[in-house]
Amino acid sequence: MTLFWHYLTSSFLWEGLLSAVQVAAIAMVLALVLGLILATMRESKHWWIRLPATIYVWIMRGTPLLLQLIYIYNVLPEFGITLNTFQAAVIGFALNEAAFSGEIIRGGIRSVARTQIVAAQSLGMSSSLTLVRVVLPQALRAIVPALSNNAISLLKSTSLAYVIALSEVMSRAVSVASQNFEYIPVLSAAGVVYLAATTILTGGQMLLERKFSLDRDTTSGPMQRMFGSGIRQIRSKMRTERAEDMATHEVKNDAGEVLSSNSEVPLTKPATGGVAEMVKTSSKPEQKTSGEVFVTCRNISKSYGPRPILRSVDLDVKAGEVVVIMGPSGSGKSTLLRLINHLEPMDGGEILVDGKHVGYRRVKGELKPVGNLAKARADARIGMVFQHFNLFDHLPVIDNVTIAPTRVYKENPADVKRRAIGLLTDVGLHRHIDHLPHRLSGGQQQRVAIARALAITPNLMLFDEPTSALDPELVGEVLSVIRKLADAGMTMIIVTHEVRFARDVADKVVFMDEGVVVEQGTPQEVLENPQNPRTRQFLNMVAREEAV
Ligand SMILES: Nc1ncnc2c1ncn2[C@@H]1O[C@H](COP(=O)(O)OP(=O)(O)OP(=O)(O)O)[C@@H](O)[C@H]1O
Repeated sequence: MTLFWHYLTSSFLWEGLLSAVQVAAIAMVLALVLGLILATMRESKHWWIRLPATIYVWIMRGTPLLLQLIYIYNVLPEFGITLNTFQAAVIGFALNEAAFSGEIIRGGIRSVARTQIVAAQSLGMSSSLTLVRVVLPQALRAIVPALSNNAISLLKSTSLAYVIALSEVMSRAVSVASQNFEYIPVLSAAGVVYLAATTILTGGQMLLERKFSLDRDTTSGPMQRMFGSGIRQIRSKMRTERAEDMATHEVKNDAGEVLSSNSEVPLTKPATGGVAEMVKTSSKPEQKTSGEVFVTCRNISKSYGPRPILRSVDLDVKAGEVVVIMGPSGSGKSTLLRLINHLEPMDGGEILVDGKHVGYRRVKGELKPVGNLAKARADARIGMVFQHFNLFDHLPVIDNVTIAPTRVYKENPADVKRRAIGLLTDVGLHRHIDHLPHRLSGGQQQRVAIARALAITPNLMLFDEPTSALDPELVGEVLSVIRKLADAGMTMIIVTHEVRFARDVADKVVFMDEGVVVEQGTPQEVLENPQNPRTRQFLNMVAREEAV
């Protein structure tokens, strides 16, 4: 025991730990950078990018680390590259660890729902912005425990660096023990030294896991988390009051009358506050009054594999018009919406929004995809709302709404925040600005999604079955927000099966079946007096379901 304490308190083991930690820390940082590159290469859709990364991972994971260290330290000098023990250890461990970390990162990226990426694309976010702001923060929840495991394992593996004469904890302990044969006390002391270092890493892992947890408290700052619920309650009240102040300020009209209430229920009054302001600044009033065509779809075709999904679809939407698309499941309604803002490429035909192609340019009479698709989407300013909301799960409500205006359009953050609070107030959610999406009801989440789409000051809004994932009692609150947008003059294409809503709000109803537009006209024409038997059959079915 005395010997154990003697070795544990002597500096030679702790000095050894210092070099082990230095090697492990630098190697881990390099490995993470290289691992991220490998992970993105392995997820590329081009085989010639995937192949080198796949071969690298295959070789580095399949050969012993000891052998790799020896090659780097002893064989590289033959090619004129001479490294000292520290450099050789850092590079050897980093190259080996990158193969493992890359696969862990790749697993994390794959664990993020594809719908999150589609939502980011619809907001005009570039691939790199989506990776950094949407995918990686969510992937980290899955990645952190596995990467921490690897970091700890890497720190302990530094003992292997004895083969290239790196003087770290274990090599020092073994060399002392081989002189005095006190193996157990010396090696036990070395074990405790490693345990101390790995305990610190485990603590770091716990902090990171808390930071990326969806159960974290986003309504409080670091001081509150430390000093408990008293401060939390005071701060929460202050924040809510501040949001209410800003919100009330936002929704006054020119005459100073308050147009918005602070209640949870969204306003049903027409064209007031943030939403009305947004429509006024985003849409083009001269177009609206002139009834000019704003969206043109001509002869659109799209197939998935051999299966045709859309066949010769024609559709015109005038500025300020509300077009409702209906039709049985699988008829291609959502696909048509995704083609309009180029979330998917089309196979044939032409779509113009405000007179421009989204993500295509005409070269010698032919439409060619543009290189920077994200910019094309951002320039088109088409807001999209999805059936399953697709909110960014890791971001509080306010950040969901502000992320695109600040990161994509580089607007002033203070102005964006004010506008976001105005919009959230108008959809009845200013009390929830600090909450994570999963704490809200489906109806509330969908209203956040509408505010998020409106925050980019869209010229056109696309709604893909915005109420079909909601319980019946929540449908009304979402429809009333959409109705308010219609009253304010927003140009909208809405895929929905809500017949009563379509009758009230739509200027035009389009009925699709098996990838073709079967019938279109005013709500009276299509819903009250359908000409096509398929439309009649579908409307009867919906009516029967509503009656049930
Ligand atoms: N990425 C894809 N790959 C292969 N097939 C797809 C893909 N996306 C959609 N489809 C198929 O295309 C068809 C049309 O899908 P779409 O979502 O446009 O229909 P929809 O009319 O919106 O139906 P629903 O009302 O059920 O959402 C469906 O049969 C669907 O399975």
